[in-house]
Amino acid sequence: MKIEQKIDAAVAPLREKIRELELSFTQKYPPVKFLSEKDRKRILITGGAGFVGSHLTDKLMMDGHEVTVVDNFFTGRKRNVEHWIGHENFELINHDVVEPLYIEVDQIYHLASPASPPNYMYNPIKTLKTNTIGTLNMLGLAKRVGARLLLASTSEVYGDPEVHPQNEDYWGHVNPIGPRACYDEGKRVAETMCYAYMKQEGVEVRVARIFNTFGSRMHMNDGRVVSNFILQALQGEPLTVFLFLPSDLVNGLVSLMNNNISSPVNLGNPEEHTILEFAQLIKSLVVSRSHIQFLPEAQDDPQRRRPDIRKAKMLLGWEPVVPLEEGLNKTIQYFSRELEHQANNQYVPKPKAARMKKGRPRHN
Ligand SMILES: O=C(O)[C@H]1O[C@H](OP(=O)(O)OP(=O)(O)OC[C@H]2O[C@@H](n3ccc(=O)[nH]c3=O)[C@H](O)[C@@H]2O)[C@H](O)[C@@H](O)[C@@H]1O
Repeated sequence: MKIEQKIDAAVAPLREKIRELELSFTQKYPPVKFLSEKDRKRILITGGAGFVGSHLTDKLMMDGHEVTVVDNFFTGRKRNVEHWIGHENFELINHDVVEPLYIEVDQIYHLASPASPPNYMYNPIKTLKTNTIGTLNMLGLAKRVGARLLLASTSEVYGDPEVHPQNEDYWGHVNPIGPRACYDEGKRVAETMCYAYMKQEGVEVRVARIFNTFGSRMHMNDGRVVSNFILQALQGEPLTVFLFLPSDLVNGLVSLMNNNISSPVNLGNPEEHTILEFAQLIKSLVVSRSHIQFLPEAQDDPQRRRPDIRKAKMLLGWEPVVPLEEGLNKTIQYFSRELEHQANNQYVPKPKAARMKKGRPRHN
């Protein structure tokens, strides 16, 4: 045998091994559609490693777009998007939107902000900066590159509403100096900025007012009703007494982004439950022996909130479709796995502080 043949024979199994490894590497990603250059968009998702952002990342990646996730990992987690790391259409940037960002994109989903009361109240000034300076920076970016920006606004802009249900024309009832103001007013001024950039600079904007959402990848220490109830029921603790799912929400956001409605649109589930009904439902789904406990309410806590979604239905043909119990069961499964993880001491999910301050208690 010639020397070349010998080398070839020796190298052949190695080549085969490399091919196998390459295949296993490319096959580890969820399936992604192929989009032509014309249809493929470069999409920035701020807060893309968070609870809602990571579900949106999944959808847009699977639809075949190029997705850049920007997150400062205050409440977002790398784990939520780790299944895309290394994919040629995916990029993860550890960046705080309070600092300017210069990249080239076609669409911006601006979701970056802590969203649950314990998280956004932990550092109210940081929450204000994120929603004001952060939104200004993203609008500046949108203006520079001619991108369309969708702001993830919130039902909190309605405050503790005096009308029921709330449609998009309601101006809200917000205490500007209360404990929730950093988030409520932050989002209100973020909306104001969107329309100022639209009118003055011609930036294309979309504003989704999102109502309470729950589901997998929601933080266990989120502090909102569903996560609290499930956690307490699973751990046999007392339940300290409407919602919809990330898949429904993500479809609503994408539909709004690609529609021509620039005025605010409510996205939420109009099916209303009392907190007590909800506690009882979760208790029975978890098959928990927890008892339900009544505590004094928190300051400025909205008494009742229900979205009027006629606008989304009429203009986007959108409404939530996932049944409540199905969503709850999925979330319960996700939290059970997270608790197991914790018990095994492998990973303890906790919101990370943007900046630790001496002597300031952590909220969890
Ligand atoms: O102060 C003012 O008088 C001006 O403020 C803004 O203009 P400017 O501050 O130049 O900033 P924008 O281009 O609107 O961008 C806002 C911010 O976004 C940030 N940015 C901009 C572009 C970009 O690609 N990325 C990015 O993060 C910058 O930090 C910038 O401060 C307004 O657009 C002007 O109309 C106004 O006259």
